[in-house]
Amino acid sequence: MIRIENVAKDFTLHNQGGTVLRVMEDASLTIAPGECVGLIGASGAGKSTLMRMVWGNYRAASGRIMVGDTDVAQADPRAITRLRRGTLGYVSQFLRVVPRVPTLDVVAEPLLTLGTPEPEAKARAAAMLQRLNIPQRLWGLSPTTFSGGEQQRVNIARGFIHPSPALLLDEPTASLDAANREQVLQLIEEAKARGAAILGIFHDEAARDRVCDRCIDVAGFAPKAAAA
Ligand SMILES: Nc1ncnc2c1ncn2[C@@H]1O[C@H](COP(=O)(O)OP(=O)(O)OP(=O)(O)O)[C@@H](O)[C@H]1O
Repeated sequence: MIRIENVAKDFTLHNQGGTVLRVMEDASLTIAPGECVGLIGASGAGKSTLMRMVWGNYRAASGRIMVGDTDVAQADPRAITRLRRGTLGYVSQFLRVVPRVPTLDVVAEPLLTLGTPEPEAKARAAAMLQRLNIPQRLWGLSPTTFSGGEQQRVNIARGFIHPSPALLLDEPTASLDAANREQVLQLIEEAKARGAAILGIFHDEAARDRVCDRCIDVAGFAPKAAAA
């Protein structure tokens, strides 16, 4: 479902004389439907960079990143938007929302965009918010003033509301209490059971051991010259 082939990544530091920094080379990795792969490696090794390339925010210097039938490394912005709408989900660490949009609408939005009737989308959003213990009195408010953990749970609710066949998870259990962490781990297990291919970064080792089928150390994708 997700196939990364011979991907390289350079950063051009425009404010430092245009220095080109190669941070990754020959990265290859395949994630099958129903499989969860954890990215590990030291800080700065390139875990977030690889995730951002799969998501389409960072452009690969070369190689292919197939998500379903789309090569994210080559796709134009409209194709990437389409991919994100139906096929590729992303739970980032931080919630980014339009101010003044109520929480229930924030969570229902991915379904509404796909054409789900509003009553059904809102009912599913409500069920998800309930599951993640967001009190009903908060559903009509914008999540911008919520606590860090509440915002993270709104983000998770939004990320899991549509059963995307491919999913990226960036520290999905960070800053959650035990009960909510358990809900998130169950959501991940359910996504795997329905056949989602998942790529994640988990600093929570117990969570990683429970949901990941295998781990890949991105140190193996370091440029050869730098590694020598
Ligand atoms: N936008 C950017 N511009 C320039 N260099 C960048 C940029 N993003 C990442 N890098 C560099 O790429 C390398 C990999 O960074 P990345 O954030 O992917 O590491 P990481 O493994 O996710 O680290 P951490 O565990 O600390 O989050 C680092 O050397 C970093 O400085």
